[in-house]
Amino acid sequence: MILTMDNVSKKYRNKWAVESFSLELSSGGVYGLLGPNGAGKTTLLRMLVDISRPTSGQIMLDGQSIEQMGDGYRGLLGYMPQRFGFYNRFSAHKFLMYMCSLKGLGVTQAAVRVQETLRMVDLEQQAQHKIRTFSGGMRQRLGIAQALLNDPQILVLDEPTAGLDPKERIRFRNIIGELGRDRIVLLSTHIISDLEFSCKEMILMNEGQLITRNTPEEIMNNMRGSVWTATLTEQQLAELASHFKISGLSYQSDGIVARILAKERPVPQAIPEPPRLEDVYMHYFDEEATS
Ligand SMILES: Nc1ncnc2c1ncn2[C@@H]1O[C@H](COP(=O)(O)OP(=O)(O)OP(=O)(O)O)[C@@H](O)[C@H]1O
Repeated sequence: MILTMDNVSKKYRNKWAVESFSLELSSGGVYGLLGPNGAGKTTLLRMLVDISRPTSGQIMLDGQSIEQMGDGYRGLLGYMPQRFGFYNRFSAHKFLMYMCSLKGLGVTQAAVRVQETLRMVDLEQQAQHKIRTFSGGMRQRLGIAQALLNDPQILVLDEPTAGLDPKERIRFRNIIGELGRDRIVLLSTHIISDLEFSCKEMILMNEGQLITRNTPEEIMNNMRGSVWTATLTEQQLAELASHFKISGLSYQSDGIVARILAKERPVPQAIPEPPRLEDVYMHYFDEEATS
């Protein structure tokens, strides 16, 4: 299955939220859409799940326009929006049964799928608990469960790890990794550590445009030779920071250890370092990564 965006743009009044975006996604892997706040990620995902239509350009599944496919396309989709309205007074089970009815699943089929998805996201034990008693991580997992009810071939998750603690984040990543084995999974995030797991490709976007896409290894490889650490005084740091991007700082007893992005050795004492995803984020977005 190949999902293609061909020169897709979206304009809100006089602002282009997404501009000439072309992309191809294929089954069997998790794609990480990375960009800072306001980059256009949500706008892009909403067009991919056919909630919003591009101002220009086309989205196609295996060569067929998704607009023409209509319900046939939407039936293949699972979507977890960024903000999710849960029915706090419902139990997880009742909520999922309700979502099944919205998706047009019959009662018998729904009962089976609800059990299966609760098991997949490890919420079986809490099935009868009210959603209002759930932690942020449990809610996010329930959000995935509802997106999985129709066994979608294309799973689109908008900032699914927002608000999760580190333990919940690891659990969440494992679920996503498993799901990506035989589907197209596209998840958006502005949190770099979300993409540390085996993500097939990272898609970097900013100001509505595609910056680059590649495997995390290749994206980091492309920065080889441009990342350095050096122990500096306050004054040296101020001087370097006016010329180079600094992707990390640590205050030590003998000075400040700075991670510096520079094509050539920025100071004689600088030591070359293997690139990390934080460096990639700083390089492309000129902001410190949230990890
Ligand atoms: N309905 C709308 N009307 C007008 N402008 C919008 C609308 N939705 C989004 N925008 C603008 O489009 C740009 C991209 O927004 P979008 O929500 O897609 O970015 P994002 O990368 O998902 O950011 P975040 O991580 O903060 O959600 C922003 O400048 C935003 O203000």
